Amino acid sequence: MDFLSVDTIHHTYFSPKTATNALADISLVVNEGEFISFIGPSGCGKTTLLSIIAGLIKPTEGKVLLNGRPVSSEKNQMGYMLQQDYLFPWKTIEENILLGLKIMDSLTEEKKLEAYELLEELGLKGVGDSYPRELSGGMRQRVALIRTLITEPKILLLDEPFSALDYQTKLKLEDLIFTTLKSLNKTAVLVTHDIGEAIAMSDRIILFASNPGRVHRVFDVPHELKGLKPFSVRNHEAYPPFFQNIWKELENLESGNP
Ligand SMILES: Nc1ncnc2c1ncn2[C@@H]1O[C@H](COP(=O)(O)OP(=O)(O)OP(=O)(O)O)[C@@H](O)[C@H]1O
Repeated sequence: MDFLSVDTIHHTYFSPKTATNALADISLVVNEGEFISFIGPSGCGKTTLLSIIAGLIKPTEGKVLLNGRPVSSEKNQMGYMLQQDYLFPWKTIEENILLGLKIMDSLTEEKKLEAYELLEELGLKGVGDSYPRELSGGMRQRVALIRTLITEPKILLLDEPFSALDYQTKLKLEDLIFTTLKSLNKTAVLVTHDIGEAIAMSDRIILFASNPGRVHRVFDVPHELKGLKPFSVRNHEAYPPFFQNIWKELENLESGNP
């Protein structure tokens, strides 16, 4: 059985005066433990599809199945990580991380211990009693990742989680998050505008075309690059030609010349 199956999704946003055909005929399968990225021109429907996968938007047509069952935003199947960390400024880092579990009434001593282990693994030892304002942007994004992972989602949905960070922090965080997700065999879907980031993190890259949003091409990341840490991917000889390949396709799409 397919792990995650996106089956013939069409989505139109209706407003009193207009109808925006955001997605047309999207089908794809994501395997357990796989990391895929969505790239494409602005407005091609990447975030809409991510929200449909999360069960936050009901598509006009089609369905999303997880292990053969319709996805639900309520069963804690999906973990979301966004550009902004959305940590509560008046709560400590520990309280922020454990809030979701507390709300779901599933906070245990083991989970508290796990939170502290993850803080240590992600280089944040000793910040449990600090407040978000005392941490850098990169540190806060790592806390946001821990807050997402601690609820044990089946799939992580990452909507441009590095785009607000400076370049150096972003590269370091890509490495750290990649290693953490691989060690936990997590399935992840990343939306990004950065082709390099998509190559460095993913097993497969889905390039979307717009008006309406649809799958234009699927790129398998070359096997020499798979499993390497993102920083090493960018320095591998197979990286530049693969980057060029995707870049050219994207440029053609943006110039309306597919
Ligand atoms: N709530 C909404 N109501 C109406 N139209 C919407 C809504 N959200 C998105 N759209 C439209 O649907 C299309 C797809 O938008 P979406 O945000 O999913 O694209 P995107 O690829 O994520 O864009 P970007 O790369 O700029 O973030 C766009 O034409 C957008 O204007």
